[in-house]
Amino acid sequence: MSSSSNTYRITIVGAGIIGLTTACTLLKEYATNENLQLTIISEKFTPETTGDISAGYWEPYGLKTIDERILRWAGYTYNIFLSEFFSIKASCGGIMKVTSYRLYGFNGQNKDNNINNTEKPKFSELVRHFRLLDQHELETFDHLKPTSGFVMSSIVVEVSKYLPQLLRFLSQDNRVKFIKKKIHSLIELKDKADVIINCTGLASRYLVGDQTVRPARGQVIRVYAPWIKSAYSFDTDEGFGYVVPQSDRVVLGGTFQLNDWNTKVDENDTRKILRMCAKALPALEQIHSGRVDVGLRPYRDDGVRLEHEKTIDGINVVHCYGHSGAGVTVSWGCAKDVVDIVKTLLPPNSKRQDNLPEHEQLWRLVPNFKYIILRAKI
Ligand SMILES: Cc1cc2nc3c(=O)[nH]c(=O)nc-3n(C[C@H](O)[C@H](O)[C@H](O)COP(=O)(O)OP(=O)(O)OC[C@H]3O[C@@H](n4cnc5c(N)ncnc54)[C@H](O)[C@@H]3O)c2cc1C
Ligand SMILES: O=C([O-])C1=[NH+]CCC1
Repeated sequence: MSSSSNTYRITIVGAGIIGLTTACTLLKEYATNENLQLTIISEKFTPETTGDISAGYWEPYGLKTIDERILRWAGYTYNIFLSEFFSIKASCGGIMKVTSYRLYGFNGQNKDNNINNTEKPKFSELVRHFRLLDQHELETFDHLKPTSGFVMSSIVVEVSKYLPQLLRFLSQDNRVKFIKKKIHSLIELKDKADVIINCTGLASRYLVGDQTVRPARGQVIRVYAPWIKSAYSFDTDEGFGYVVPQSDRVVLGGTFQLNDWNTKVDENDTRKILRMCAKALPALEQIHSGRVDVGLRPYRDDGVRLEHEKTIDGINVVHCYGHSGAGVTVSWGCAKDVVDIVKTLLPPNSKRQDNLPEHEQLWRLVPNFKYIILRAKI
């Protein structure tokens, strides 16, 4: 399979949050493989990926079903982000741990079809400090008096700061090569890679002809509102709204418009987002300016595609796309499963394990995020 006796040529197409977390995980799992040649090909790099404009908020969102895979990936990712928060990475990687409130049935929501959401979301077991708001809290919740809700510690990842950190770590490894280029068919890579990892998000619709992946248009507004230090999300009569603090801006969202390919700002959506969020936090009515971003989430009818495919041309491809509104939330968990598949195709050379220098052996005992931190620090 390899071009020479034991060179492993792996190509990742796509340098979004999915592609780069996969690349970092590969370097960890193939740490002793000096024969690894990792090429990252992408039409766009940060800050032009979908994740860069995302709210970067940890919650499985925009998926038709939240199944065991999603929960496993999201739980694994939460723990990596949380560990990075408690390390130096937080200062430069755009990682925040925030108190997060979900509110149901407060004023402005159509009470007729309001249900009392007392059941816990499936992901409640995965996070720290989750609890349902009690009756006293509901009655005294600021001015809102929601009929039900919960609070938890969530994580916010400012992807436009996080991806540069991952790129910095990757570029320090001489086995990694970057190519800024759009490819039109995986066949272009046939004789250049032993395994191709497809992390092209919505573009998989064209690159691999998957017509089930389609856009879920999202519009968000980044405003200067330094008094907001918690995250809020809520159902309103106009849709699902959220307020997510990042390092120096607050992200107000959002829209979720399936099959809408419009990447231009829609002023009506801007006004709607401000109205929804001001219902939860009236002080936002004072906000009259902000940066409006539009992105197309890679929605897929059957959920995330993460699997190995041997194409008719004999190419080994591992697909990882279709994360909709949860790509940040499940990124590291997906990366781990992708690399586990790659390892079945190209078994890592572990024969050098026993005579690794002390610090390398120590490093192999810690998850890669600490290694990224140490290398980035150095
Ligand atoms: C407004 C908005 C808010 C969001 N908020 C959140 C949130 O709070 N939490 C959360 O978890 N998720 C959120 N998301 C979703 C999240 O952003 C996506 O799920 C995630 O970014 C998808 O990552 P990806 O790497 O698969 O795709 P992308 O980021 O789109 O990256 C795909 C990469 O592939 C490259 N590429 C594509 N085709 C080719 C080709 N033919 N040749 C070469 N390169 C190619 C592109 O240039 C790009 O670099 C949000 C999305 C939007 C739009
Ligand atoms: O895609 C999105 O807009 C979001 N994902 C998680 C919270 C908001």
